[in-house]
Amino acid sequence: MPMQKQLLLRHGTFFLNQVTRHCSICEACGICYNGFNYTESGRGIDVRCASISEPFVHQSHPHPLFYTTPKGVCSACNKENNYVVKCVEDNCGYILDFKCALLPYEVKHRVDDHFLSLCYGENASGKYQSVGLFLVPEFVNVEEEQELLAVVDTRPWIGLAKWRVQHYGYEFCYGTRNVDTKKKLGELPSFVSTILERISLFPNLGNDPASLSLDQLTVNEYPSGVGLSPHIDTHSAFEDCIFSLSLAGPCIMEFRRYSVSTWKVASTTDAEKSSNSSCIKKALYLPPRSMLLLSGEARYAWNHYIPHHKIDKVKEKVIRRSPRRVSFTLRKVRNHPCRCE
Ligand SMILES: O=C(O)CCC(=O)C(=O)O
Ligand SMILES: [Fe+2]
Repeated sequence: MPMQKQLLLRHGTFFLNQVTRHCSICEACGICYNGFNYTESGRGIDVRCASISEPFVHQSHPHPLFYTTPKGVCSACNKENNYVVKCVEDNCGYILDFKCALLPYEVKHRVDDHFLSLCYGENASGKYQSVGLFLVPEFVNVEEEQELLAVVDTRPWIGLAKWRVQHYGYEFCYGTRNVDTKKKLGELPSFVSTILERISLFPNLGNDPASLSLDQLTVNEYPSGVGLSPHIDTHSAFEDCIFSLSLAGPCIMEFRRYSVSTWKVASTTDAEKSSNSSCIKKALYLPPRSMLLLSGEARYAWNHYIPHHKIDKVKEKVIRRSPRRVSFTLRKVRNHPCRCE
């Protein structure tokens, strides 16, 4: 690696440095790195972002991309970023932020035996999307995750039998699995404003994103080994789209489709569910900082479940839960009768 470098990002000479901190945030891509960086006036760029040169060729786009006027909304993740490469062809408008531009074309993950390929265009319609299930990795960055955890830790937690919760907007009653629409606690707190803004840019939302107006937030804190029984969020309580942001630790979320009446499953007891062995099960790994969207069939016809395990086994691979997982579940309270009742 050269000791000095001119980068696209701005004029000036960048110098190669060894990073002593365990985790530094790259100014260009917002991702945590360690090892080496290039700095200019004290601002650090990781060596991968420093390697971007023009013309930048990416397999997802037929034209070369250039670093032009900073700032733009990335065509891949829909987030606004200061550091982007753009297509300069007339009327094209294709933009990649540095984070998406540098995603590897192929990765190996411990929960799957096969390589996972980066897909785009028509190839990107994954097997879960057809049932209304979407997972967006790195929906928040490490800094934002730490800030969100710090702020909820300054707020009062409500202790339940095995885990702790906070409710905003409306209180969720665990006895009835419902909310009292006449008892609004207030608006959603400002610490979720950025999350709500990003949700409104969420790709693949069937609904008009502006009409989502999410108004209920449940913050769950699960210690290691604690999960959630299989359930379907009450149809009559919440609208179609349910978002869940995972923070601090990962979990495996299992989805179960029982062969008994799926549209009434909300009232099915756990005993009835476990006595009914005929269900299809699918496991999904939720990494920290990822956002899950349950909608349509995934929200109404499949139970979601977090097994009460300290260790999850996926295809013979062992994944240890962290001491704590915090989730932010965002929903819209239903103010009119549910169509399925
Ligand atoms: O913790 C999660 O991600 C899911 C929470 C959930 O399913 C619920 O509160 O109904
Ligand atoms: Fe749920």
